[in-house]
Amino acid sequence: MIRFGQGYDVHRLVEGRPLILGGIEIPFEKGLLGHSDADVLLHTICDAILGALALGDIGKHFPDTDPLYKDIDSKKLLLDVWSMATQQGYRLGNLDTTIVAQQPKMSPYIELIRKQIAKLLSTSIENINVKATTTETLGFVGRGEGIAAIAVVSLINKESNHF
Ligand SMILES: Nc1ccn([C@@H]2O[C@H](COP(=O)(O)O)[C@@H](O)[C@H]2O)c(=O)n1
Ligand SMILES: C[C@@]1(CO)OP(=O)(O)OP(=O)(O)OC[C@H]1O
Repeated sequence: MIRFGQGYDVHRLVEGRPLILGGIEIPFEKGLLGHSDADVLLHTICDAILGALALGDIGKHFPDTDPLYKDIDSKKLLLDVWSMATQQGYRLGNLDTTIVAQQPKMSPYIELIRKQIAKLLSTSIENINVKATTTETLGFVGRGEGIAAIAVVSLINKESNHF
């Protein structure tokens, strides 16, 4: 059996925080605000996987009112979510993501981020795609107020002999 999930998340850009995207610290004058390390890309991947499993969303599993998750490294959240998938007998088909950011320029970091995500999901880098786009200066992203991320994932049940 194959299942699909999608995720979308947004975090506000503020001064005095590191910018962490896909588990990688990106040099920039601002960082994302959140209860956790605010890694918007890993959050949207968590949501896509939870979506494919019909298990709700990241806030349901890791509430932003719980001090346990204060400043947590989102790599830990993704590892937890991924274990929910593997425990149900799923492996990754493919993951496609988009970072929506006016700045910084993401292209120098894309391969590093792909590698990091592949490692977290115990899969080959060929199964992971990371894209970036601006909004041509339009809207909250264009004004540099925040960064959004989108993800689509396919999960394949290990019992399936179709793939
Ligand atoms: N934060 C970003 C945004 C975009 N890119 C790269 O630039 C290309 C063109 O972006 P447009 O928004 O003008 O379509 C895009 O395809 C990315 O390769 C980037 O590196 N970082
Ligand atoms: C990750 C969690 C938990 O620390 O907090 P945030 O970093 O605020 O992120 P968000 O995407 O708003 O929601 C999920 C949360 O519950």
